[in-house]
Amino acid sequence: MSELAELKKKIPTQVAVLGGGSWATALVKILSENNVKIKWWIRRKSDVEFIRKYNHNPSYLTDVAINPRKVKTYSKMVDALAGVEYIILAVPAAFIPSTLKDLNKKHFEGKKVVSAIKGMIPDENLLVTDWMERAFNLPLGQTCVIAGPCHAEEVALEKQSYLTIASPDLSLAQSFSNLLNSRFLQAHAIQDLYGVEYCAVIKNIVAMACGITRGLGFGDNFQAVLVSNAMQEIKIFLDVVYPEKNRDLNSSGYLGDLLVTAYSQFSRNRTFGNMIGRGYSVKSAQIEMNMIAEGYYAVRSIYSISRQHNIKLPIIEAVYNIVYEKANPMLEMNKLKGFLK
Ligand SMILES: NC(=O)c1ccc[n+]([C@@H]2O[C@H](COP(=O)([O-])OP(=O)(O)OC[C@H]3O[C@@H](n4cnc5c(N)ncnc54)[C@H](O)[C@@H]3O)[C@@H](O)[C@H]2O)c1
Ligand SMILES: O=P(O)(O)OC[C@H](O)CO
Repeated sequence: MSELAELKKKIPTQVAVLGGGSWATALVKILSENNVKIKWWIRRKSDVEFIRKYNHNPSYLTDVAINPRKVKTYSKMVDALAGVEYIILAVPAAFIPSTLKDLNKKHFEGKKVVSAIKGMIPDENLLVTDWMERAFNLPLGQTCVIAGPCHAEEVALEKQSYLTIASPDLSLAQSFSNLLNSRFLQAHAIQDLYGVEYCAVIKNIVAMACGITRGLGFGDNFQAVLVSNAMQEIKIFLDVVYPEKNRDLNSSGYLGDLLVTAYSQFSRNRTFGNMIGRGYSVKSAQIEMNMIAEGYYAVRSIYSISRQHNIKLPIIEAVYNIVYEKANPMLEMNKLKGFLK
């Protein structure tokens, strides 16, 4: 290896992280412990000031220690983007257009964009990477997504976890995986960007359905059938909307993520659904959570896309009816019983 290459290898990679929620905080922990230099943009000025003073996020994963030598916090986004190699998007999808409204394509030139988001841009019904391509002319090959079963709370506790990094450019996915690998985290690279991105979006809706049934008093037997039927709905959707013959839906980036979200105590989407099942209104459940259940926005987009393609997805439809049409949750689940097998 040449001297210059050796030197380059020693210079820490610079990464901007946009977002101050649980997943952003967990990613900052993983990367900064791997000697990556983080420029962390957070929306609330008071949070930025708190982290600078106390080295902890005051609002999410408050126990995680932030290393000030590796992590600098910013409230002006363009300052956080200057000079970085990667930009990680970790803001819920619904807020992406407003969060990035002052940026233009120049801010992304020569940079790789990593979406850590598992949601859709509402109204436009677009995946985040698709939206980024249209909004900033960002080539898909410059983009990757972080997928796989990984709750931020477990990362904070250093529980063994696995991630799937997807990009049409496998070498980009591999390079980014290398930044994440650690003693408690293994990342692996694949190429099916839209496939894992759609699957991550739909599994959130399924987790809401699981929460609703739990809140209504259904048991484990019903939930197991619900989840296995949901996997078939994911397959039907992907085979029509984004077919790919080498996709392995049984792998952890797809099925694994569905299972963890459907069953974990940490799932925002499951918790949100559970409140609906117990009789909360959508508004009161959202206010009580202080976290974002992406499935709430996603179900409208996925329902709309499935109608455009003439695909019948009974579980998605039931959640859509409950959340957006004010349908009675028990009546919807009773209707669903007839479709499950
Ligand atoms: N938390 C996890 O375990 C986890 C794991 C994998 C992926 N993700 C994904 O990461 C993304 C971020 O979710 P999270 O779990 O970090 O969020 P969170 O629910 O922990 O926190 C909410 C986030 O939304 C932001 N927010 C709230 N209102 C806003 C507004 N009006 N404008 C802009 N931002 C606003 C908050 O600042 C905060 O960053 C989501 O797409 C989620 O699906 C989360
Ligand atoms: O807490 P949830 O429901 O947003 O899910 C978080 C992650 O996507 C799990 O992999």
